[in-house]
Amino acid sequence: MTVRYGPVVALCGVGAVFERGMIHAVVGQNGAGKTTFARVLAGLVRPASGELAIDGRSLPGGNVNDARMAGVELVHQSFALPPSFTVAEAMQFGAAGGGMFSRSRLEKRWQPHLDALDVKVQARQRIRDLPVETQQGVEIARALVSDAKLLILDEPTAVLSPEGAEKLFERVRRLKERGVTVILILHKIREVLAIADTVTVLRGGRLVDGPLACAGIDADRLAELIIGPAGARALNSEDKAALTGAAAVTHAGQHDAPAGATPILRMRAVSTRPDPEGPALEKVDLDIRPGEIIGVAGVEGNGQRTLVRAISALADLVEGEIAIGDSDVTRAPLAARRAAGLRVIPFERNVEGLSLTSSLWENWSARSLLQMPLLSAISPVAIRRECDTALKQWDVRYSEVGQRAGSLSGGNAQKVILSREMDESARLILAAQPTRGLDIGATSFVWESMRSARSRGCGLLFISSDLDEIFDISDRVIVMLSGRIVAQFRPPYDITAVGAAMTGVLR
Ligand SMILES: Nc1ncnc2c1ncn2[C@@H]1O[C@H](COP(=O)(O)OP(=O)(O)OP(=O)(O)O)[C@@H](O)[C@H]1O
Repeated sequence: MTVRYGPVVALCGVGAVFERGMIHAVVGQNGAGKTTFARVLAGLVRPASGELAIDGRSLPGGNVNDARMAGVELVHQSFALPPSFTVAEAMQFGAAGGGMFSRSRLEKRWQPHLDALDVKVQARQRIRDLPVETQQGVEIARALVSDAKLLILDEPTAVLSPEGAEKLFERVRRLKERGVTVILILHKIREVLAIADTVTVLRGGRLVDGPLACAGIDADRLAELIIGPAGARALNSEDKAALTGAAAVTHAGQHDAPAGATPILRMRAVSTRPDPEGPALEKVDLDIRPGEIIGVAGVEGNGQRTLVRAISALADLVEGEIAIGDSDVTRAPLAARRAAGLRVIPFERNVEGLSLTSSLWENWSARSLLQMPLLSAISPVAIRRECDTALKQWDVRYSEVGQRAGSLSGGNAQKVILSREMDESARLILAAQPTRGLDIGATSFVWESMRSARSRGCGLLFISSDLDEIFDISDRVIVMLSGRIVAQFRPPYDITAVGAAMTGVLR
């Protein structure tokens, strides 16, 4: 199979055979061609050349209806359910053969289907009111409405907490028992080894190897196949353990921030109103010193988003004070906070972080627009050049800085935000899930960039649901529960104690 997008060759002569009734993982670096591969199978992209057969039947390719008739369903990387729909309406939307149904008939029609797949939801609930795991469950249920034989999930765990990922895997195992063949696009090696029967590795649009039986491959070997032997050698042992899940990460080497310096962030008794994105903050006290990385651990939905929003002037404060360096910014707008050195890598990169219809250089230059007086001179030529240099430094795969951000692969889009927000003038970086959706090479590059920002004297707040990476790079770890900071830890970290604090078990 070969696929081209204009001058870009996204897949080049890739051939593979996937056995029926198994769980197959497809892995590879950002831009390796994984999504393109999934889109070819689902008939969304017509290959320039190649052959495709499903269940022994040859398909011409490039036709969604043909693929669906053959039993192929794809659940996309970013969900496509309309937020204002009820679950029943969303399910009906995916079903073949329309017809007019009353709301209650729709609900009666779809509730048993949802129950049978163990998606814990009422068919009358609105999509926008559901937690992300449940939305994904509905997406999968919808994909299975038409009795799919081959279900493809494109990076299904990128939006999930570890608990959510475990639930998804349970669901996938049950589908396998029912005879459905599943192809999962994944980044995390430990997830591949936990769920898949086989793994196939793509790099730069080519097949590196696979499908290989997961039973016969270990984490180190898989890392090497994904990033190449040189990339794997360049990883230090704690990073490698955090990337592959091969050993417990406790963070042996302690790094102490210079004592006595004015904190770069000081929050005193900050409480907010309940926020659309999570519980209200309750009397949060937090200091981040220059040269310090504070990891935020916590089950998702315990105020991590509100914390980021409060520091970025988006949440409504009821009481308390926030200072960045020497400036009291409690009532200052985001622009003033950015001018004081605040940078934000937001949770939802496609919604808050990038304008997908704007060019790369426009997205990249948004930071100067956000920080400089409106009428200061901006030279597009200079910005394009700077943007080009910054994106190359981050190894973003793109053709030219004028291309739309929406045409980048998911991981490359994330890198555009990182290159913009982790610049030399940053003094306080809020990094919310900065490695989600990134391949293991890019992930270790983000960790290195965070460490080098720290050695430049930056303070960093690092939010992740992956405890291995939190332990690997944080100098201190705080735990959030119901909008409060309930515990604080220093290395070497004790995973049992952190886990207990996250779930509210007092020790
Ligand atoms: N619509 C498009 N127009 C132009 N180029 C595209 C388009 N979609 C993808 N590409 C390019 O094709 C290549 C493969 O992209 P693809 O999305 O398949 O990678 P991926 O392995 O899924 O990456 P990621 O892990 O970052 O999601 C990339 O270089 C990407 O920039």
